[in-house]
Amino acid sequence: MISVDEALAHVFALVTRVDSEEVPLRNAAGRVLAADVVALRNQPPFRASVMDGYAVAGDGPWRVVGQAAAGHAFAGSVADGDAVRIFTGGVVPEGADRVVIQEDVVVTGERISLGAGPDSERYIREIGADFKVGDRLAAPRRLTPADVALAASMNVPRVTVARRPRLAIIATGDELVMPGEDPRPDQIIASNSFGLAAMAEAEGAEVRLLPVARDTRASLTTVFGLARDADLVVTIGGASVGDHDLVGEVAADLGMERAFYKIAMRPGKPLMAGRMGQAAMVGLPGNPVSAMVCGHLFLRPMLRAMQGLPAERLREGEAILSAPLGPNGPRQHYMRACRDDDGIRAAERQDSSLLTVLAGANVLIVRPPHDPARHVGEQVRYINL
Ligand SMILES: Nc1nc2c(c(=O)[nH]1)N[C@H]1C(S)=C(S)[C@@H](COP(=O)(O)OP(=O)(O)OC[C@H]3O[C@@H](n4cnc5c(N)ncnc54)[C@H](O)[C@@H]3O)O[C@H]1N2
Ligand code: MOO
Repeated sequence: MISVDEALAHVFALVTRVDSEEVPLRNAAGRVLAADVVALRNQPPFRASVMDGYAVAGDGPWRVVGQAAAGHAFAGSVADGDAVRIFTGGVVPEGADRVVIQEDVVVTGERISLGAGPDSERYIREIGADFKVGDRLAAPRRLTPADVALAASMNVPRVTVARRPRLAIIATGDELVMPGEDPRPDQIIASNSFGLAAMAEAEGAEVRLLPVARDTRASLTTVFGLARDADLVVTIGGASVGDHDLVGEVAADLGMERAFYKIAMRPGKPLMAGRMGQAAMVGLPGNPVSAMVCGHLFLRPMLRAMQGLPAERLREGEAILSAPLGPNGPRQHYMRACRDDDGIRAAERQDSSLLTVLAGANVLIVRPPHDPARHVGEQVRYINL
């Protein structure tokens, strides 16, 4: 069995970067930028007033010679002793050296003077204070709402992003029916495909849930055939050593070049990965928590790398235990746990079938192989879910 880090290196080697496409800004959030966004203008493009008040030249008192509201610049410049009534976002006229807020001003007809205790701020945003022509929002990065606002402000209506990686998900097993169907007493509901699809979509993938493959070579072969246009094919279940665990064999018959099978991790031991034609293939174990944990550890980083983000594992944090942990065995253990102000505490039940426990967890504690028992107050590493 290989380590999690070795397995990650293998899956990154299987990844091919997807090409790029242009999308309107409205559809850009969450996508990975593939070409720098370059500012087409300065922001602000003029000296802008920060406040409502008067743009003044020289020392007061001043004579009000005009008005500058946002979008309605005052035509002309001002000389010493002049003031222009100005509003937030208005263009500060040439010649004005500051804006006096209206709360500090005493108005007498067309004349204004400073009241008691005026504040000394200038209240002018200089040209390009936010960004200048040619400034860049550099690729690659996953576009946040703030990034989208910035690109809009740069007057860039379309951006170049990585195409969404196409992910085909194949659930396998005679016991599976879809949510909402009427299961026989010996059947269960296919849950993993839904969880993994949601996870992959949050990473920017375009996901297809293929029909459930039955535990026969013919059915698996047919469903693999439906995955031909995918960049990444993910199977769920049938990865272990039982008589009905056919995924590895059928994939091999279809030309899958296996990179590895079995990892020293828990849950998720019977994971496999390889290359199938143009696509990377990952065979996830069927236990729901195993499939989801492997999704976090391998599929999410793979999807990121496919879109041009750095090939790296999920970030780990460190936190203090608020409940003790027993010694770990020979496999790296990803324990479902809750982190709060008191620290981090592993769930009591760590069976890899328990979706209630996974849904109640907000982190996975990362236990290295053979990690000794840990006391309250000791630090452990964790991954956010
Ligand atoms: N003799 C051994 N038995 C098992 C070993 C082993 O090393 N030796 N490994 C165990 C481990 S660890 C895991 S994990 C599982 C993985 O098994 P498979 O990948 O072959 O998965 P299945 O047998 O098909 O299913 C396991 C379990 O999960 C349920 N399942 C499957 N697909 C779904 C789905 N899409 N949605 C919800 N639940 C699903 C399935 O009904 C089974 O209950 O093998 C152990 N056995
Ligand atoms: O590795 Mo299995 O995924 O422990 O249940």
